[in-house]
Amino acid sequence: MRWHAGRGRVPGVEAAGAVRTECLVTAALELDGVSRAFAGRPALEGFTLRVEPGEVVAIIGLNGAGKTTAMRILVGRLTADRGTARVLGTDPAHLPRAASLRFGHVVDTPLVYGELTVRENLRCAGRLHGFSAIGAARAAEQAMSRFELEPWADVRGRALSQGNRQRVGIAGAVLHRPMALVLDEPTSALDPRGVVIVRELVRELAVNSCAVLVSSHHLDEVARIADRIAVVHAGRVIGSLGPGETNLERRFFAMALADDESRAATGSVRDGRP
Ligand SMILES: Nc1ncnc2c1ncn2[C@@H]1O[C@H](COP(=O)(O)OP(=O)(O)OP(=O)(O)O)[C@@H](O)[C@H]1O
Repeated sequence: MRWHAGRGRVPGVEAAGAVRTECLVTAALELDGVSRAFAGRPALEGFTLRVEPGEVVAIIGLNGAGKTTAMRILVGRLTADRGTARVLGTDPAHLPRAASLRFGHVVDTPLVYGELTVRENLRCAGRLHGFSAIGAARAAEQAMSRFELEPWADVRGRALSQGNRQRVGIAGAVLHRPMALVLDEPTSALDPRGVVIVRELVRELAVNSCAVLVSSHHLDEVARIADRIAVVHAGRVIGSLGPGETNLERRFFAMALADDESRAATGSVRDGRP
């Protein structure tokens, strides 16, 4: 069953043996006019972004632009002060089990238990994503192979290098083949081989109708992975760039500068911004 943009059916997690469910969706991942402040200081102001099934959208922005805050709202870790967040058509703060079984994310620290080995961590992730014990064991072996983690299969999470922890975290977030995926700077600690593994995996998931939102500071990497690049600045999406465009870096800075100038002209520059 394919997953269609617009109102349509959401496929079940067959590998997990879950019952197929139907629900109405508008976009796989959606933030609509979302605002959020911390101690009165705005982090997001009217942040709007949609990711359709089969689409990979990258968000780029300067430090403090609001990328992680937007992702935290999408994964239900923060609530919006205003506006709407939707994941697979539902409120991420109250995600029903059927939707959570189709959702994967790594935002902030990868979920890797220090006391468990890599194999145990991945089996645990499989169980959390609805697999039977046998299914989780099989999925863990496949994930270790895919992420080239076999040499560390019996190493405890606390003894892993930062890059291998990131591999385990991402492997655990995708081993159930999600239909919506949120990854915050997924390649920040990865070696070149790990970067390729994540890139190929993201593209493969998208081919199978998964909607992927990924943040990064590396324009070169983003250009290779994304269908669309959303530029985040001062808590909003201020425009988009095509991954095939030339001079991405120069265009990114030009957009941010133009936004600053326009906000300064209208007196709406964010309070307290450096
Ligand atoms: N828990 C919090 N308490 C107070 N302020 C916060 C909190 N989380 C984020 N902020 C503020 O919100 C703004 C946006 O932060 P956010 O982490 O979303 O930016 P970012 O684009 O992900 O930055 P970076 O590229 O540095 O990771 C910043 O000014 C940050 O200081």
